[in-house]
Amino acid sequence: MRKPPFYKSFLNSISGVFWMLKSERNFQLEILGLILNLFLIVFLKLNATDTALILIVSFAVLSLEILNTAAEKICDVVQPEFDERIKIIKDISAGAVVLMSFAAICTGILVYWKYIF
Ligand SMILES: Nc1ncnc2c1ncn2[C@@H]1O[C@H](COP(=O)(O)OP(=O)(O)OP(=O)(O)O)[C@@H](O)[C@H]1O
Repeated sequence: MRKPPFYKSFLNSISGVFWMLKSERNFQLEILGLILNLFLIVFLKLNATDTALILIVSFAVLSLEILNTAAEKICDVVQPEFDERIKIIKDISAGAVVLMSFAAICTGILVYWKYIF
């Protein structure tokens, strides 16, 4: 198959993000979290380093959510019936999102703490 031009690959990836926004509730909630963080970054006048930290952890959660959904979709194609191996794959994939979300919450507390108190 011929490789699509760069702009086409880019448009495909953007349409993937829009699909997540339209279809996945967890992703919608995480986007709300990002919007709240953007508001706090401006309102509390975070410095460049703290802003970068908050943006990195927020986008890391969103990116892992996308990879988790991709793993779930592959599993559903490969094995639509109940399968103990699929359960493990889906559970560990979801575990990655939970771990990064925990790291993001800890980072948020550590960063915002000094601006609020
Ligand atoms: N084919 C299957 N075989 C075994 N267990 C499954 C299967 N499909 C789903 N599960 C179990 O149900 C859970 C939820 O899977 P589902 O595909 O519904 O994802 P989801 O509700 O979109 O989850 P998430 O909130 O992580 O995105 C999995 O973590 C797994 O434990």
